[in-house]
Amino acid sequence: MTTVARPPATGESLSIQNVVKKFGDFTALGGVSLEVPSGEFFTLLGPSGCGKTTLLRIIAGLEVPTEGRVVLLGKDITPLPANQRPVNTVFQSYALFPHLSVWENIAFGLKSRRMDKAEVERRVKYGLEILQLERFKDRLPHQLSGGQRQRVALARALVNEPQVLLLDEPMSALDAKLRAEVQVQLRRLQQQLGLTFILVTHDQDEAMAVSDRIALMRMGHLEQVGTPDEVYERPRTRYAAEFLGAANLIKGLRLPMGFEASFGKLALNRTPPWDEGYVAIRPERVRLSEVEPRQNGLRVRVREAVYRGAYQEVWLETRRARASDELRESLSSSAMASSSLETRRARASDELRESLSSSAMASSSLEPCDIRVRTAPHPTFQAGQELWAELPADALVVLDE
Ligand SMILES: Nc1ncnc2c1ncn2[C@@H]1O[C@H](COP(=O)(O)OP(=O)(O)OP(=O)(O)O)[C@@H](O)[C@H]1O
Repeated sequence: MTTVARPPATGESLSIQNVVKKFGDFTALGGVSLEVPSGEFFTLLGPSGCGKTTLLRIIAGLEVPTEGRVVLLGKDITPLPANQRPVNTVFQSYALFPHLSVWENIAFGLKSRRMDKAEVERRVKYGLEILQLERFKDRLPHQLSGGQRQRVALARALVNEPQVLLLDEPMSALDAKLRAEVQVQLRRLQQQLGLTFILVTHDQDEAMAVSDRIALMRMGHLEQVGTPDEVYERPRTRYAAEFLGAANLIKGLRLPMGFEASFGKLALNRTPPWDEGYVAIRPERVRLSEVEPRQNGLRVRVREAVYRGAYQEVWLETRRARASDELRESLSSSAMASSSLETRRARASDELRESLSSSAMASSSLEPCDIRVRTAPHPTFQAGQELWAELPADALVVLDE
C-alpha cells in the first residue's frame, strides 16, 4: 500500500451533544454525548437494535435528531443536509453501480459534483492506488471478489476527501478469513490517512482489532467508552463484562477486607461500592495448579474439560456448587425409600450448611457458582480431577452494577 504521511492531529473533534432520537413513542437514543478527537478510529459496538446505526445516520445527516447537536471541528452541522457535510458513509451493501466499471464507480460522485476533469482523474488514481485496485479498474463489480468490492466502496468514499468516514458494518458480508484481512487493511489505511473513522459493528472481535476506542451501546445509551483493553480488562457492568468476551460473574457480599462468594472468601484490589453485588474474572485469568496458591485459592473439581487446539476450556465446580447439586439430586429422587430419603436429605443439607462459610451467607441469595477457565492445551485435565484454582486479586474486577 502507498505510504501517505499522516497529517498532524489537530485535536479538534466530532462532538455528539445530548442526542435524543425518538421514533413515535419509541426512544432509540436516550441522550448520547461523545467526543471523538480527529484522527481516531472510533467504534460503536452493541447488539442489534441498540441504536448504533441510528447514531451513525444522525452523524451522516441521514436522520434528524429529536434533541441535541452534532458539532464537527467547532461547527454545528445539525441543520446541514447529508450532501453538505464533510462526511462520507460506506454501507454494508457497498451499493456499487453494477453496470459501471471500478474506475467509473469511484469517479461517479466526483463527476456528479461537476468536478474538474483533471481533478477527477487525480482523485480516482489516488483512490485506486491507496486501495490497491489499479489492476481492477476496468472490471465490473460482478467480476470482483467480496473483499475487492468492499475496497471499491471504500475508495469511492475516500476520494471525496471527507473529514470523517462512517462505516456501517462494512465487513459483515465477508467470510471470517477475509474479514480478518480487511480489518488489518482498514486499520492500516486509517493510520496512514490520519482520518477520523467511525465504525458500527456488533462484532466484538472486530471492534477490538481495529479501534482506538470503543463505545459499547445498550438500549440507546452508552454503557462504557474506552480503549479496547480498558473495556475488556475493566468492564464496569455485568452487561459490558458479558458482551466483550466470556466472563465468570461471581455474586457475593462485601467484607471489610474483600468479598465473600458462595464458595468462600476472596481478596480484592478495590472495595466494592455495594453490600451485595458481582465481581468478574476472565476465563484466561484463572490459574490452575496442584498446590494451594498463597491467596484466593479455591479447591475445585473438574466438571468438564474440552480440548480446543490452541487452548483448553475447563469448567470447574466449586465446593458450594457441588453440595447444592447433591442436595437437589437427593431431594428430587422420588424412587428413594422415605427412610433413606430422610437420611440422605439430612446428610446433603449438613454438607451444604458446612460449606456455607458464614451465617450471613445462609440468608443471602448467593447462587452456587461454576468457574470457566481457558488454559494451555497441555496437560489436559480430566473430569472429576481435584485441583486448586487461583483467582488473582488483580484479575478480579469489581462491577458497579
Ligand atoms: N425509522 C424507524 N422507525 C421506527 N423505529 C426505528 C426506525 N429506525 C430504527 N428504529 C428502531 O430504533 C432502534 C435502533 O435501531 P438501529 O438501527 O439504530 O439499531 P442497531 O443497533 O444499528 O441495530 P442493527 O445492528 O440490527 O442494525 C431499533 O429498535 C429499531 O427498530
